[in-house]
Order: sequence, then C-alpha cells, then structure tokens
Amino acid sequence: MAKLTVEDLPLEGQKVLMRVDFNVPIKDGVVGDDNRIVAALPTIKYVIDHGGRAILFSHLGRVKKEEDKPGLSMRPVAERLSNLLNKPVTFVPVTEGKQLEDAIDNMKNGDVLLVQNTRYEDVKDGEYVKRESGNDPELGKYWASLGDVFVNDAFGTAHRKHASNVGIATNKPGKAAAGYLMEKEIKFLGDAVDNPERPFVAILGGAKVSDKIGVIDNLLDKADKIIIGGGMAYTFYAAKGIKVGNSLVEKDKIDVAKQILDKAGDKLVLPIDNVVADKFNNDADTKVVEGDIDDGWMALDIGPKSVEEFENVLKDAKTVVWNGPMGVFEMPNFAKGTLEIGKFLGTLTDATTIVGGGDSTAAVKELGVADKLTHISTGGGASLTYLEGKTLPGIAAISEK
Ligand SMILES: Nc1ncnc2c1ncn2[C@@H]1O[C@H](COP(=O)(O)OP(=O)(O)OP(=O)(O)O)[C@@H](O)[C@H]1O
Ligand SMILES: O=C(O)[C@H](O)COP(=O)(O)O
Ligand SMILES: [Mg+2]
Repeated sequence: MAKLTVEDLPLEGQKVLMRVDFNVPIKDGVVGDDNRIVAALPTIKYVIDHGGRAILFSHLGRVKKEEDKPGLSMRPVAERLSNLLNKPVTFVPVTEGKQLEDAIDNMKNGDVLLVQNTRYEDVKDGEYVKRESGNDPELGKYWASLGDVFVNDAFGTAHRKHASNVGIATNKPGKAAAGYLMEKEIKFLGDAVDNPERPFVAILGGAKVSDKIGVIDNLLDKADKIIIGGGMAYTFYAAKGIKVGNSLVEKDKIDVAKQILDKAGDKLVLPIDNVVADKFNNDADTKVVEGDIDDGWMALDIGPKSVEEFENVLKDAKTVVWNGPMGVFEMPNFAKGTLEIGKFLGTLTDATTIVGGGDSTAAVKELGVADKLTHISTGGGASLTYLEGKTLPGIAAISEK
C-alpha cells in the first residue's frame, strides 16, 4: 500500500489522534459483540507501547435528536476497552471544549483516552446539524488541533466522509496514517477484488436487495460465479417468472434483476429449492419446495438441493467473498442453509474465504465457523462499497508515503 502507516509516524511523546470504528451493539448499557474493539487493539497497543498518547475517536449509532444521546454514550465502550487492554482508559463525556482539552493535557506517554461519540456533534441545541456526519470543516480542524499525528484504523467507517476521519486527515497533511486493521482489511479485500486467485466466487444473500444489487452488477465483471441466496434470491425468482408467494421481493428491482440475469448468463447461481414457511416465525409450519412458491408461503431458508448445488460451485473456488446470510438465521429453524454454507467454507483450506457484513459476521460467529475462515471483515457497508470498486473517502484521505 502506498499510504503512510502507523509504523511511519513518530510516536514517542506524541499526542496520537486515532479514528477507530467502535460502532458496536449496546444492550442495557453493556457492549454486545466486541469484534470491532478487539480488531483495533493491535494498533492501539502499538501506539502506546511506543510511547504515544492514544486519543480515540469513534461514532456510535446514529444521533439525530438530543434524546438519542444518552443511549449512545461511548462510556460502555470505554469500560470494555479498558478490560481488553487491561489498563485504565480515560473517558471524556464531551466532544469539544475545556474538559476535553484539559484531559488531553494531563495525559502521559502510553495513556489511552476515549472521546465521547463523535456523532454527538450531529445535534446541537436540539438541531440536526450533522457537523460530524457532514464533515464540517471547522470541526475537523478543531479535532486535528488536539494532537500531533493521526492514525485512521476505522475501516468500517471508511465509506463515510466524516469530520473525524476525512476532516482530521485533511488537516494533518503528511501525518495521517493507516492503522493495522485498515491495512489488513484493504489487503484481503483488495487482493480478492483486484487480483483474485481463481475461480473467484461471490455469495450474496441477506435482505438489502436494493442496497446490494449494484454490487452484483459490478462483480459480474470480476467473479467467475455469483451465488445468490437468502432474501436476495426471490427478486430474481420474480424476474424469471417463478412464483414467490409471500417471500421477500423488492418489486421495483425486478427490472434490474432481469437486466442482471440477461448479462450474467450462467454466472449467476440461484437456489433450486427452499424451506418455505406459512408465517415469519420460528414455529411456523414448514416444507421444502422446488421452484414455484405458493401463495401463503414464504421462503425463509435455502433447501438441501440448493446447498448441494452451491457447494458444488464452491468446491474448486480459490477466492470466496460472502455477504448476507442464506436465510433467516436468527430463527433456528431457518439457520441451516447459512450454517451449511459457512461450514463448507471452513473446509476450503486452499481458498481465501472472506465474510463481511453485520449480520453475516454475527451469523458465522454464532454458528461457530468464524475461526475456520480466512478473514472476517469489520466493514459491512464499507466492504461492499470496496467490492463495488468505489473509492472509500476515509482511505483516500490518508497521506501518501
Ligand atoms: N429469505 C429471507 N427472507 C427474509 N429475510 C431474510 C432472508 N434471508 C436472510 N434474511 C435476513 O437478512 C438479514 C441480513 O441481511 P443483510 O443484508 O443486513 O446482511 P449483513 O451481513 O448484515 O450486511 P450489512 O452489514 O450490509 O447489513 C438477516 O436479518 C436475515 O434474517
Ligand atoms: O456499522 C457501520 O457500517 C459503520 O460503522 C458506519 O455506520 P453508519 O452506517 O451508521 O454510517
Ligand atoms: Mg445487516
């Protein structure tokens, strides 16, 4: 990578501003899945082990009104980070002003400080002003003034143009570096997209048809096969004139699906059979059907023949990128397709296997197959934007070597 990295920066005695993606699930004031915090530890440790003073910034959720703030405080994240680092982390409950500046002045080499949720800046005096999310130039300049150098390790946020990533970087020319997580994500995803070992197979599932249909179009030029499963599949069924019953379909995307089918030829692999249910519930009546899905039934998982067919396509793959579960894996009765595909990927020891996306990552972790895969991306939207071949503003703003 031609970008500056954390190892290129002076750290001893420096105030090191760091952008991380600690946008993690919080339930009842406690951090749930801490994958994203754990993933940033190598860079944080490197900075403090080299005498830097780590000043961490992250957003958490989406702050649109004053009342959103209490539930989206970074305090629980500071507690978890402190446990993981096994040392105190100073939490500053504000995003600007004397309290923050004093706390930074009091830091010693090797100390860690976490600033309040950067998106608190999106709401001022009850108004939704988007200072952070809209990359307000004054805010980026102010945050940049609080430190000497900048390290961006927030791959998960790289598709966003925020004051805390793009803004700070722009105000630290020649001193804005990528962290280890950023490097690692770019390496795995970059190799997969730019120079994949073939056959290269992409698996797309999940529920966000309109968000992700653009990815399919772009990947058609790059992948050897694209497997479509999960809620994504039935819009393609509809485009082919197969009956979908009450399955998830995005009607205004049927035309796009038709165009993709025309362009794709036999590159696109759709489910042969599905587990259909009479309601969206784990306790629904279910059956496996091939092809047409009758009214009153909805497809909530791929069926055994689809699993077999998908495995057949995957068995010789050398690169596999997966986003979006094969069914409603949150309900145990519809988790089998996702589990089977995940388990099978785990057996492809000669292949590079990459999973990205919030629910997809949660699925492979819950189902116990995560450690068999080459790379679990911390980016959902970011990894897909990358796969689409688009420039990520957070990465673009990092200084060149
Ligand atoms: N057949 C289906 N019908 C309805 N929902 C489905 C079906 N298959 C999967 N899903 C749902 O799709 C959701 C996950 O899709 P999603 O596109 O959000 O993936 P993701 O990995 O979280 O990616 P991102 O990070 O972009 O959100 C899950 O909640 C799952 O229940
Ligand atoms: O979780 C993510 O994808 C990133 O942290 C970005 O969050 P956002 O979708 O709220 O901008
Ligand atoms: Mg999701």
